[in-house]
Amino acid sequence: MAKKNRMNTAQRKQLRNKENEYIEELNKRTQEYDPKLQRATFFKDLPLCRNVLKGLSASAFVKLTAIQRESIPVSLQGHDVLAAAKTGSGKTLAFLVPVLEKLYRERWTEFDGLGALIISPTRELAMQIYEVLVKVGSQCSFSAGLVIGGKDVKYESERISKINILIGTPGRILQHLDQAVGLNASNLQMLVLDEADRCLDMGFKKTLDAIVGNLPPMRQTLLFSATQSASLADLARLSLTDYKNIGTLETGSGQQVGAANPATPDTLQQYYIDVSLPDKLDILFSFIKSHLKSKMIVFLSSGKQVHFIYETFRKMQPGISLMHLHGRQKQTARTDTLDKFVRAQQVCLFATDVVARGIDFPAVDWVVQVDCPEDADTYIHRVGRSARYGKKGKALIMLTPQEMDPFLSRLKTKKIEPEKLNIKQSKKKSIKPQLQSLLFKDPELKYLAQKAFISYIRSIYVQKDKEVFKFNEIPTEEFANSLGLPGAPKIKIKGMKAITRAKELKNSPRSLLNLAKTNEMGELEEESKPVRTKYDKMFGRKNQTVLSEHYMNITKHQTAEDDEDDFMTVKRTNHILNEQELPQLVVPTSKRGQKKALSKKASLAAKGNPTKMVFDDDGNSHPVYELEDEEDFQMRGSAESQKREFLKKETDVLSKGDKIDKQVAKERDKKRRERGSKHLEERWRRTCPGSEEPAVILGTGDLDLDMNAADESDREEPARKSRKKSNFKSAESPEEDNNAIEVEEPQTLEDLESLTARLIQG
Ligand SMILES: Nc1ncnc2c1ncn2[C@@H]1O[C@H](COP(=O)(O)OP(=O)(O)OP(=O)(O)O)[C@@H](O)[C@H]1O
Repeated sequence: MAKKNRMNTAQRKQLRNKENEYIEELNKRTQEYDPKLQRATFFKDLPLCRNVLKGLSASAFVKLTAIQRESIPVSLQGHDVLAAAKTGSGKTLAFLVPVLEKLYRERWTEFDGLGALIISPTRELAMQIYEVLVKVGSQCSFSAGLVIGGKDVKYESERISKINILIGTPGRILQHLDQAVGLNASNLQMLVLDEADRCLDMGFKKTLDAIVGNLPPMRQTLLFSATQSASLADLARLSLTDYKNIGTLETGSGQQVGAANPATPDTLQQYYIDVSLPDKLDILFSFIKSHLKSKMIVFLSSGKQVHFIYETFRKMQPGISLMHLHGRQKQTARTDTLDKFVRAQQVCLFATDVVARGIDFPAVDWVVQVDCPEDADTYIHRVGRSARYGKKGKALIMLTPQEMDPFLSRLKTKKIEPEKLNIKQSKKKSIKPQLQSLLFKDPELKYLAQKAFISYIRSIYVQKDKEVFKFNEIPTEEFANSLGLPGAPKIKIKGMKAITRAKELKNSPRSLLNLAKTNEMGELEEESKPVRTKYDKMFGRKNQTVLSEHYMNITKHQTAEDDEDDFMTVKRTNHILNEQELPQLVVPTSKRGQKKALSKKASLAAKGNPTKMVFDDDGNSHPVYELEDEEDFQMRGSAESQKREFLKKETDVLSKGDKIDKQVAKERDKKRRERGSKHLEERWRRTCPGSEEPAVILGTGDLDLDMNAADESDREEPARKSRKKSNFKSAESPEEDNNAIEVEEPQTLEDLESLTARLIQG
């Protein structure tokens, strides 16, 4: 059978000829294609091979977007391309389709090695491109690989030699090009740089130059971005030859617009609010609480702020599922969060710019920028996470009075004019007391708050645009208070001599003037009289474990997270612990020492073997087992009869106890059930006055009660409809309800958490 199916040489030759003819014809159609005359609407109108067309239609990509219509034919004709198109307009396919076509037309096989290299600035974006490639290229026979760091280089190196299309981040790609025996780029046909200007912003210029230096000059190069900058033009000059500039700014739905139009989609509603820095967290918390049914991304300027806000808001339970994502998390956690965020419908993700560009999140309702982005381009990329591919979306940016005018004018140069939103005073609620109390109870949270404070100050200091970011005008004390801190942490700034050279500090608030008191090394002088706050006293009262662990944290600063604080650190002169107030203890200074000291096993071993004693009614101690006088024992009967008697007595005691236990458990269950239904009824009455009974109850916040409620509901028919009418009041649109709003059936655990949290909140 197998023999029958096998082709002979002649047949194989015939097939190859046929395929060559097909490719020749494709190439001819491609060269004859004139984008101006033949304005294709569908992918099938373009000169694409059948396998790519099949892959596209299997992934439901049928109609072209404008950037695809404009750039694919030009790329197919072999030109270098510099393309800019709005966020969410379909740039990924605009370069993946030509990559697949090119390799197909070159009849690329696994033995030809690396044929195309796609570089992306972030791991998340690289993974996303890889996923799209795997879908669209499903009918092609190329191998594809992803190298993004966070994985074992050796593992990657061993597999890399057989890869035809490699996607990765700049650093990791260069690492492989430099050291991998297997990676040979000498045959490379195509280089793609996605979010090329972001690669440059992130300081990858040298890495990119080094990568390009490793590649053959005869390759084709495509640069894609949603924004065009001067540095991008420089890169284009260096790495592209005789390139076509495709600068269409278009909407995701494929409608083309002129260059005079803004770089953001028309379907995106953009707003700004004028808010002082110390009020930002109050506003953010209120915003989240009034948009519980939304999917939103909240952008902050550093991972430490993300971490702090995530941890504290989580404790304050705004009523929606919260997530956080920043570059210092482990890759597995980042991937996991992204995956959950993509699938959830009602969720709030706190993030840094690690997800600002390129990541395709479906159906994001709101992008909230708590911290002002470094420039208008970053603004465009951040808001571009919403309103993708012609869908609707909203964006809100919080601007401080110092940032407002200059930043709005930066946006105006890009034809972006967000609308001003006023904050309803009735909706504003201060969360400072809650934050203060959280920080008071938990030294770790206080530590996070200090780090968040410093990283914010640092982020302002390092900004290039000094008209927007006025370091000297930061209300440091009020800002620290708004994070729940008793005062602004003292900070040590290295290399800040320029600041001490007065002019800039002339009008600075007192706290910032302290920064001027630096020594020749640029460090702040020690404070002579440290002020002890109530928090410091609290540290003194903490037990040994908490103290030693926390003490390690605040004194050592050796964690990976702290690397970036090299030039600004908490100067804890005001947190010196008074030795007399501390319990007698030795805090081990090495990690191993600390571990050993806390080890139960080690301390038990040090005490020797214990002896168990019992106490009689008079309070005298005896060993547990004492031998009785033999004569006394024999007087009470034979050993066998005594044993039987003993067993009977103990069995009676046990069975009596058993009966009592059962009775007690029964009564407790009864009471719990009563308490459970009373609690639910009460909450229901509170939430929906006047209505009869709830349609959806997912939890009460009390595990015991939940268990009872679940027991009861288990007996009922499970909900079948995807949408249910509920009489819960909508936090988003209180006026709409008529006592009835739609409740989406939760799709993921996060949705379920959000819904449950909302119900708990009432
Ligand atoms: N031709 C098409 N038909 C249908 N959907 C498409 C098409 N092209 C792209 N999309 C969808 O549009 C969304 C945005 O596409 P993509 O991520 O490529 O945008 P982008 O221009 O790269 O955005 P950004 O600048 O933010 O990276 C994706 O969900 C993608 O699946």
